[in-house]
Amino acid sequence: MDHKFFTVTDYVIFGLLLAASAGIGLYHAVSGGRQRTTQEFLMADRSMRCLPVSLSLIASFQSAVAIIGVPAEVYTHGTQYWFIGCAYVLGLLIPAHVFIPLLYRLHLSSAYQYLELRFSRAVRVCGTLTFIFQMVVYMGVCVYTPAFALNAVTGFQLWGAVLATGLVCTLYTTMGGLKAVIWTDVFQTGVMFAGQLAVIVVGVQKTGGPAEVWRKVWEGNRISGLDLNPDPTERHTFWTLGVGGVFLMLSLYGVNQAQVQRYLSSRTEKEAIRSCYMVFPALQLALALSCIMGLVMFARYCDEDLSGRVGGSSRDAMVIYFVMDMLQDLPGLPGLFVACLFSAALSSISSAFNSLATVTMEDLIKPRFPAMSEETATLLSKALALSYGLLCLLMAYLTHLMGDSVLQVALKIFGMMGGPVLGLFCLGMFFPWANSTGAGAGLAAGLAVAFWVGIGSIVTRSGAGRALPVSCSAVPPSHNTSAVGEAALRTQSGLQRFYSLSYMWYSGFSCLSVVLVGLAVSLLTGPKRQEDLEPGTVFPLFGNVFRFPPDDMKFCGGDLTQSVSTMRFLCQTLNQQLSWSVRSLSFLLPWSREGEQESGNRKEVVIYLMLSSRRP
Ligand SMILES: O=C(O)CCCC[C@@H]1SC[C@@H]2NC(=O)N[C@@H]21
Ligand code: NA
Repeated sequence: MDHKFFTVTDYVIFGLLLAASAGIGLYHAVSGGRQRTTQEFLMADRSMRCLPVSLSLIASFQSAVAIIGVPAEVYTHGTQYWFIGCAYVLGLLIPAHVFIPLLYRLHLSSAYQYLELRFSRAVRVCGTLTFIFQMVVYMGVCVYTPAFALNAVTGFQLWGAVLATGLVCTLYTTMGGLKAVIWTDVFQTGVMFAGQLAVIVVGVQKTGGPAEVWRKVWEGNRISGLDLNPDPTERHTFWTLGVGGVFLMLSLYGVNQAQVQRYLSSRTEKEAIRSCYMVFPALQLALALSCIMGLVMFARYCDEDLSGRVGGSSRDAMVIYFVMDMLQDLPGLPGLFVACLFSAALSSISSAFNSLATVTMEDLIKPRFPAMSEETATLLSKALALSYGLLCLLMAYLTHLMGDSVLQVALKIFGMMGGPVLGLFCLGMFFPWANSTGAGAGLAAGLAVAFWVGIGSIVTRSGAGRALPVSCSAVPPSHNTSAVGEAALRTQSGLQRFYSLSYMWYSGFSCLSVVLVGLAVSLLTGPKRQEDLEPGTVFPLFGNVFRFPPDDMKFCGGDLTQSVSTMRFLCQTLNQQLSWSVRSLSFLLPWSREGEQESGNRKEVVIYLMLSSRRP
């Protein structure tokens, strides 16, 4: 493989990035309150404005994984992945108008304090531990990706870079707290966009201009149409990305501590909501840049066979080869792209460190040592940030074992652990009668199901998706492969199909499992009563439709009248839900506008009579 080497200029640019990041961290360590309280160290004194918060929100979950993984995905499978952008609409509107208001008004420091207010301390600890596990593994992927990719293609000092990055990151996170993390995120997001833009501009110019690039990607059928295939084992379709992606976004931008901490560090609730809105255009831009980079890469190499030139068949490493091939004779630009990769990684890792230190302090240590002094607590928070930093280097190695493309690994991690935690919050916020036994059982069921399908898919190597042929001329999809595909599907056993479930459904699937099991167990063990509910911990999503069951409602063993009252409660709830949906639908139907009142009532009356006819 012909190595691409770095000039001194490149190392200088990379060094400048690390120096600038460390400088911002140092500045916040010696300015403001000099990070002497946990309120400042962990919550930035709740003084942040929406612009830095929004850029920091993007940086948290836009790492080298997206910068390398998405172009590799588009190069291999086409632009179907771009439809995940549709999930950003609901994926940011719901956090802005459901999760942020509820969590902000509770004036929390950790998102998981909500779980104790709404359920119990045990549920809070389980939620926190799930989050910690998820973020530690994710940090490992974030450290591993740039180091592995650079090492596969260039003579870049692998462990030197990883250690330098890890140390600088730990340094400014430990000294400057959340303020330093947010402001370095702002700087690093800028470098990230600049690096990707440079590669695209140079890449298009070197591949014969935009028209030529478009012709090649069009003929190489890399421009995917709207794939409405409902098969949930199909890796990327509009449904898995546009709908399954909403659950993924909610688990990240709605209830993940790294993001919630940024909302809570905002000056006012309005600023937090505004920062959530500002994330939308920036996320779309980030998605567009990485998808276009994949298309340019395809146009550049579709008439060449790269397998001999890049170690192994890893498409991720190919992205770095492409970048170095484009930028090698422009001194400083390879360094800019390496700085872009490590900026993306640093901003995600530092967010993870800081949020891990916060929840460990707020959810696991402070409740057990309430008498701890402020300076001890702050010192301990810094020690935690350091220890988590070292732990993530260990996790970097484990990532090597997961084999999949790094994008798939990251999305599986979020699905397997983010989904169940999202389910826990939904159970608590939208179903007032859910109790802590139900919540615990729900979380356990959700995690069990998520790990079963996730590990099953890794062990049986299924769900990898079929790579499209790499060639510039239009290759008609050969019929025999589809026939073979159909035959394979027919012979797949139920369990094999379960393991082939698209990883984009992991979040939604595990979230719904938590809610369903949580509701069932809550009803069986005696639903929560209104008077036991902490005010402000329920979001009246369906109005009062899911109001409290009559307290004489019992299941399993209650006498006939009780089960009848149960039926009546369920009928009333169903009826209210139906009438609510009839009413909301009727205003959509223009012709029913004038008749809206009586038609709504008439339908409601019909439903009511139908349901209440069962009344004893
Ligand atoms: O880039 C990463 O570190 C993780 C992969 C992307 C995570 C999800 S995908 C939807 C949302 N958009 C992003 O840019 N990141 C998150
Ligand atoms: Na990042």
